[in-house]
Amino acid sequence: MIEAQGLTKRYGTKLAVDQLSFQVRPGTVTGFLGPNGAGKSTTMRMILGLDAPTAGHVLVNGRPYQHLSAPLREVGALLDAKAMHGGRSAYHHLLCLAQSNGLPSRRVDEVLQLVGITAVAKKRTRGFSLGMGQRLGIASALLGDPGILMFDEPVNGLDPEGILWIRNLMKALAAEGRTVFVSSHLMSEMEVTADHLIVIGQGRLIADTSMRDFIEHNSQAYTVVKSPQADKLVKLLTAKGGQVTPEGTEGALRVTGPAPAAIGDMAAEHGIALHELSPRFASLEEVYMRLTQHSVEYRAGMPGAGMPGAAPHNGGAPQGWGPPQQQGWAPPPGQPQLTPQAPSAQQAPIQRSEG
Ligand SMILES: Nc1ncnc2c1ncn2[C@@H]1O[C@H](COP(=O)(O)OP(=O)(O)OP(=O)(O)O)[C@@H](O)[C@H]1O
Repeated sequence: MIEAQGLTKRYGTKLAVDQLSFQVRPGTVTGFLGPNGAGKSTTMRMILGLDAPTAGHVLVNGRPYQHLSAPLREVGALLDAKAMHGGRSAYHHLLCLAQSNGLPSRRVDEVLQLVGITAVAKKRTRGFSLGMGQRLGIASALLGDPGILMFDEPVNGLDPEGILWIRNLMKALAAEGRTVFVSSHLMSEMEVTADHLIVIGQGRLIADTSMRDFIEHNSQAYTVVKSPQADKLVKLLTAKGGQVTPEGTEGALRVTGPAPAAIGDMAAEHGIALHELSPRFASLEEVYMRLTQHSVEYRAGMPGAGMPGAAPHNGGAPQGWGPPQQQGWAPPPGQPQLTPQAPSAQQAPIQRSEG
């Protein structure tokens, strides 16, 4: 278990982490999300005692990291895959770590095998690809067979097979009852890996909740509809107060407001054929983009367009099927919307719920 209380870090005038309080619990994969510069790495460094908090504290298994008698046996971390001696082989890198932490050398062979780099174990790490370096970093984290694992962007540089492997590894580690805390900017990957989310922006807590609640409570349900008589259907739906926007490039419609059954009934009543009627929630990426849009520090421009990701803010209230609201679900960035949506002010964090 990791417990942060009022955790704060200031670098000169920069408030990198601002009174963060959260718990990372065993038995689940907890995703740590936030835009570039949000304070994720700083938080992870403070957990590992590599940076001292300006205020507040963080405990690992009930104690500050510095007070752990055998840290590698309690916490394994991958923060920077390049942080290794390039002149040493992977085997010797791990052996040094094992010896300095009182771990048996057979453990080196075990973790090399576990991460799949036994064949290159005697090669100097200087020549390692990014993906091989990541695997070696993960091997280092696993070396002490710790109950807590922290990974900062673990899938960086991994090929699809490697990404699948790390996903399954993290799930398996959590299923064994370990605490798994992982940061990533790959939302599609987080969506299928993490059970719980801690989201921060500009150092502050934005959400601490289950993946399911994060998505379901922060996006209005919608329906994807396909019909060869789309024009007629759009007229009927908008006349009934539905909000309709294009969905993808295949002529599908995204309908917000009426529930799928109501859309189907309406189509049947008017003799309109439907080729698809699928209830949907927003993806993690869509919800994340919307909730963090006011916290993005580093934003690239788009040729001939406004700011990217500028979907409107929703206010965070649970939203199911129903009439579109002024602050309701908005189409993903880049898609037209029919109803103007108002941005909201800074909101309170979305707090933990079990799920
Ligand atoms: N040693 C430091 N000295 C000064 N400022 C720092 C230092 N480390 C981090 N910062 C600043 O603190 C803020 C948080 O940085 P941090 O690296 O923790 O963010 P992050 O969420 O991990 O970002 P990314 O997703 O880009 O890795 C940033 O504005 C960063 O520039």
